[in-house]
Amino acid sequence: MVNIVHKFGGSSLSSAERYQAVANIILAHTEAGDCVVVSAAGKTTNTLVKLWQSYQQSDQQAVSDILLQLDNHQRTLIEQLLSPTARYAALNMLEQELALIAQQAQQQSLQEAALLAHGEVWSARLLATYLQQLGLAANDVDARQLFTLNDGQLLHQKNQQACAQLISANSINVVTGFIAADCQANTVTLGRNGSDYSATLLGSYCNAQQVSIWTDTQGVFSTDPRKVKKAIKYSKVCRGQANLLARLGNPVLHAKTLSPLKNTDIKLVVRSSYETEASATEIVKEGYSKAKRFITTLENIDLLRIDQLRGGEIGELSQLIQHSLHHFIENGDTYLLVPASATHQVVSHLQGRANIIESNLHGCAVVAPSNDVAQLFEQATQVLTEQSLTPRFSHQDADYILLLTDQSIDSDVLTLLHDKLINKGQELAIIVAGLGNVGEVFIEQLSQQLNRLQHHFSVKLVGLLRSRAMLFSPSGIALEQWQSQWQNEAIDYQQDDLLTRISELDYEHKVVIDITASEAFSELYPAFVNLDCHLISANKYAGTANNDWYQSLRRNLAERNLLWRYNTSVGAGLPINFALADLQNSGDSITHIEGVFSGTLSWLCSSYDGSVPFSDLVLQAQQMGYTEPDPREDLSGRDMQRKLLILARELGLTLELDDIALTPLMPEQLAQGDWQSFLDNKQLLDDFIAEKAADAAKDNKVLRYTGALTIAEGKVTAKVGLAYATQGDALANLTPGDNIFVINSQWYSDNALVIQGPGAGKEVTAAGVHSDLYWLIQNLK
Ligand SMILES: Nc1ncnc2c1ncn2[C@@H]1O[C@H](COP(=O)(O)OP(=O)(O)O)[C@@H](O)[C@H]1O
Ligand SMILES: N[C@@H](CC(=O)OP(=O)(O)O)C(=O)O
Repeated sequence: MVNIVHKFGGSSLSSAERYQAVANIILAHTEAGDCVVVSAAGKTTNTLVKLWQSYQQSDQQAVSDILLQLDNHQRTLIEQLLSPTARYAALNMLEQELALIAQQAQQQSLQEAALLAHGEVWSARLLATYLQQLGLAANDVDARQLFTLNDGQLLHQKNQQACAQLISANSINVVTGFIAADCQANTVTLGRNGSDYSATLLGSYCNAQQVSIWTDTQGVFSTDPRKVKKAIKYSKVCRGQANLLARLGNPVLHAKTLSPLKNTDIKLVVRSSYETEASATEIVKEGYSKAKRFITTLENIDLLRIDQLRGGEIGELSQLIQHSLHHFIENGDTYLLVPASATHQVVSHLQGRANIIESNLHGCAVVAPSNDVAQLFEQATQVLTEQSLTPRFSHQDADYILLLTDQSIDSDVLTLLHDKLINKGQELAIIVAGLGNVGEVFIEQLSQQLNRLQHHFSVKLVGLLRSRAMLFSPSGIALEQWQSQWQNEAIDYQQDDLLTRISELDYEHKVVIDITASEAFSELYPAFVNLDCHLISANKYAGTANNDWYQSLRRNLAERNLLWRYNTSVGAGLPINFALADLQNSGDSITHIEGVFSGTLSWLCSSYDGSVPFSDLVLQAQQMGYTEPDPREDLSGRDMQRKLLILARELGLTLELDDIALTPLMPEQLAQGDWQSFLDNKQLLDDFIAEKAADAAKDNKVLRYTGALTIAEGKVTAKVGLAYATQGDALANLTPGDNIFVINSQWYSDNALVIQGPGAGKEVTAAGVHSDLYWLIQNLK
């Protein structure tokens, strides 16, 4: 039984390495009986089209040059992929086929469709042989045996039977995309880009559960992600909008792709063969996802007005020119957008009923929810006019607009259009993990913040997580009643449940706000990034994880245009990360950061004057809830070590935690054993501190526990431990409990820049998380 039909386009088969990557995907994602539909490798079909054109122009020289080019390309792939025996047979076959093409060209008997079909035949044969070489049961299937058309109409019953007979249940079926046969067994093609259609056809004939279109982008975006960096990947797109985009010439899906799926439950996904871990776009039935906004560009098209267009004629024309066609009605007249290269064919086919209104135009179409269309029409026209691209022709339809211009829409203009048109009306889904003191205050503050944020974005809280239970409501949790909703609806969850819920969210943007102190939760960050979530962390673990993991997370975030804020992981709400980023962005270079980054240690050191034993202060702090449950966690200095590492990485340094020297604020013996043994030996701590304080006092200094990072002549030193602060200095004057950051830089060399204030506390920390959220939203706009 066919479970999944996979389709790999030319972009996924552009080199031997890509074939290998595709084989790995097949190894991981297919079972015996599944189908793999392939297109011609890279741009082979374009080359074959050029060959056909040269043949028609009787340009013998060009024909042989192109044949040589094809030979080289295929030969390289075969030589790089196949073992000597298989290689010999494959090269032999290729040689014979190319010789036949050359002979037919000479004898003037070349057939266009049969010529173009070679690209797909070569891909299927090579991939199947390569898979066999890897030990997989695989066979290549020529789709001309599967799909028959009569007068352009598919013979469904016959095709279904052919699929039942020829698709093997015991091996991987590598099927040629793009091609079919007519009743006389002549080759016909399904139109440029038509392998997507082959895949869904096969899926419907074989009753598959899913069709996966693997391509070179991660799914369907708001616009071409190669042209606009901030293009948004949509997790769900309705069939209607996908179809419209395809008809408007967008290459990500072929225009007929969706038709075989009508009245079926076959799932259709578009995903990346380059980044297999990345989340995909699912093309869902109408009503299963909200309508989105898209911009697609058009190049080199002519606008034709057609008199008396007959039913089915568009299908015939697109079959004739091998290209999708879009038509619309404006003021009662029917217009057709035709690739300029095919206008001649269309005009002659329509025998006097086609009038060329405008030629060689470019432009764009904006697909959008119908309520937005009128407003978008005005905005798009304005942007284009401001860019001196006043539309030559425009059309406003129920669910899209069309603007045709003289010059093409380059990346810069497309980015402008995208900024102005697409980034409005978007929604941000918030998932908050950690509902302790800070988490609860964050949610309380969120209801007030929401009004302010709504001016920029529609923001919804959709998920709340504790370590074992979660409340998930894709349409939004009512902030005023979250606690009662939690009581009634929170459910136990495993990691996979959480990831599935996030993957199903139908929002343009998602952010996971981690207010936990859990290392295990931070380990999920790469999975969140694969699901296109932005991150906000108060949690310090990800920022201080080993450098390889950390750098790979950063890379993945950057590749997906995702943002990560973690200001509250150091100094709670104090704007230390902002300040460091700002200084560096303005050209300054930081030479030294020193300070107290722990509210607990700040309170202990600043409160100590020798009148009360230090251990009493520790117990007092514990009772007031200032310390970790076991205060030795604070006294160990590890928390400050982590914070200093986060600051160091903020400066672009690639330190590891162990590169920061650490001396705890207690004698070594006290770190061992349970809490009772600490209490039994607390005198050791008191003696240790008293001795250090006396030592400091000799020079009129006081005890502080500090972190310090120095960059001098390219050398970095970092340490956390006891320091003696000179009376009157900022560090010595610290209000108990406050954090302080003393920053020296090129510009702040003699007189340091000092940031000081409460470095802990639920209100300020929650407010700091809000500041990160606000920053995120500003940057998404
Ligand atoms: N909205 C969009 N979303 C995704 N890709 C798009 C979009 N608009 C244009 N593209 C382009 O479509 C290309 C994928 O189509 P195509 O090259 O035909 O793939 P394949 O060879 O896999 O069939 C991408 O490389 C991308 O540049
Ligand atoms: N090879 C054909 C069919 C196709 O679908 O290709 P791709 O999957 O690379 O868009 C073409 O280039 O039109």
